[in-house]
Amino acid sequence: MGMGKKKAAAPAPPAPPPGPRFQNNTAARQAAAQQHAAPPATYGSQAAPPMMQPSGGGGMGMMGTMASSMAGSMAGSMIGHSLSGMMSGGAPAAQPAAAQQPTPAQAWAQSPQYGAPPSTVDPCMMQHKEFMMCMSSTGDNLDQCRHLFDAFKSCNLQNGKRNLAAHARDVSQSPQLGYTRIKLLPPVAELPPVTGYEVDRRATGMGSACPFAAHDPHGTSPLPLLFQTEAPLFSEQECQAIIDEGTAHIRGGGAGSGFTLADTNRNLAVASLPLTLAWLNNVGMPRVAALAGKCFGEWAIGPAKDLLIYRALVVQYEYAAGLTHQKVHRDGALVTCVVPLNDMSEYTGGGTYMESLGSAVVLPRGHALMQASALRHAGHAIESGQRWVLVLFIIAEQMKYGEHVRYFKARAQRAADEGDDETELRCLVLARALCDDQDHELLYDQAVAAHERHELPQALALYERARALEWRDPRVHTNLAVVRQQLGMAPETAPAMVPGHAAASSASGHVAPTRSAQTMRSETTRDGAPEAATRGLAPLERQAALKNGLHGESTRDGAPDAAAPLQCLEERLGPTSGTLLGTLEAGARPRAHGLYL
Ligand SMILES: O=C(O)CCC(=O)C(=O)O
Ligand SMILES: [Fe+2]
Repeated sequence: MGMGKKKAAAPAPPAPPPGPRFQNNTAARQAAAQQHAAPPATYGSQAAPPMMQPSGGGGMGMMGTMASSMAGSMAGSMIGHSLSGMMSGGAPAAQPAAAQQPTPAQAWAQSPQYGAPPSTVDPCMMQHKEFMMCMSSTGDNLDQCRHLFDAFKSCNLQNGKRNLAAHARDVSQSPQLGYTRIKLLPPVAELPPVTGYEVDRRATGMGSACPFAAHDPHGTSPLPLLFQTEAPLFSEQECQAIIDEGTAHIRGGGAGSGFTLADTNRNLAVASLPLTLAWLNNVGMPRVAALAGKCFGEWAIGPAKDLLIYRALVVQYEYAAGLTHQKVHRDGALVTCVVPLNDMSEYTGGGTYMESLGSAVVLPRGHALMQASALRHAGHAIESGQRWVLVLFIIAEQMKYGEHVRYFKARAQRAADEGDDETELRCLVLARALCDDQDHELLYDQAVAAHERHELPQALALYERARALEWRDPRVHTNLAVVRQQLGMAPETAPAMVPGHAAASSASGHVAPTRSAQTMRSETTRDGAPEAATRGLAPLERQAALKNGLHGESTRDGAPDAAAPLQCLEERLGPTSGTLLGTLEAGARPRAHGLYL
């Protein structure tokens, strides 16, 4: 269930436009459910990045030109400094490579990767342009141009500061909701052993701003972003007590959590379960925080003792009630911990589907799955019975640089809900800049907004770029087909071949043993056939790696992606594109779980 005002549904157009309409449309809901269950299409080669519109004499193209002049180069370096300063937020950036390498914001400001960006790319463009012109015309006389530089700087600052304020609000809300600070961490020796998975870092969509890559922000190697314990973190009794309180709460007609994605499962806020809350504060969270520290390390998530619960949920899936899953999403936190509360024998299917693995991780009761919240994942559909999980959305007291991306995104989503297109665009563009344009959801959101305004060529270019970044998101394919139809283009019978995260990582080449069927299940296609290629990377013996402070070399699980069969769009989405477009609605913007409460 999304919070915040929803945009009014658009009047029915001749061809379905995109927009946040899944919630109100049964056919579209079914499509969404199928999309969740459907595997990603696998494509083979690279699509050309979209040509961005020229900026009409301003924007970064102009910045590039001017920065190469004597006047511009001085102004350019001041601007880079201004942008990176505004985003650091006083938090220790601790990114050694950043000294030689440009920050993401600088890189964006200085070298547009996809040709001249649209005039909308720089939300502070006017201020920037005026400053550059002043510097150029005064022979770099900063005194004369200082007021313009200050205006430019404060435009950027305002944007970054609001994220810091939002983070400070999240930190202060945590105790208001009843989550207390950690008093004492258990010794690491008391924690269960942990297995880690190395995941293609692009799956975070955070680019070089990814806090989990702070030691190597511009590297390309996979990162250990996903962990599972090999023994229970919580006992059977602890798990059962949570289920019992949750069951009583549901029977008593207790309200749900108010969280997003609650229409396909039951979400209860732990804050509304007093016994669970007290246990979590005193016992559960200290254990989880110590585990997070062991998995990710202080350098990535800060001191374990300073981790906070942003929100905590008890989630129930009940097959008989049609509450079977959560669709693919990112969580609105830094790290997420999911603990299955009931026995695996009580349901079939289920588990946490990790898009970057192409599989669901199904863990025994009380075991913990710890992941970077930015990894796209889902509550994999159960096929019978009930599944209960405890979900903790965890933030660090000190906001990490990369967190600007999700705060901008949250602001963009709120603005979209309120119909404030200008703010939405500004925040999306800033988020795109900060993550080196690596988050396909941002491009998709921007494309949907353009699509809604009937700016079809721009929407097409943005969808194509989104697809080039992440071909596994069916909404992008759907909307791309819609916009192509609206532009009078032929359906893509031989779809553009695009690279995927895993396809690129297949170059690393090692083939690893397959995970046991008990703990890893493959995502299935609509008709139930197992997915052709599993893109999981094999688990590492994280304990040893953590002890040595090393991230071991990754191995791969399953067949190389290059060998996966090519699936065309029609194969994925239906037999004829004509029928398809008549029945499928374009998808809503993705919503991070935990952003709207
Ligand atoms: O059910 C699961 O394993 C995942 C739950 C989840 O992703 C969430 O609640 O945000
Ligand atoms: Fe989630």
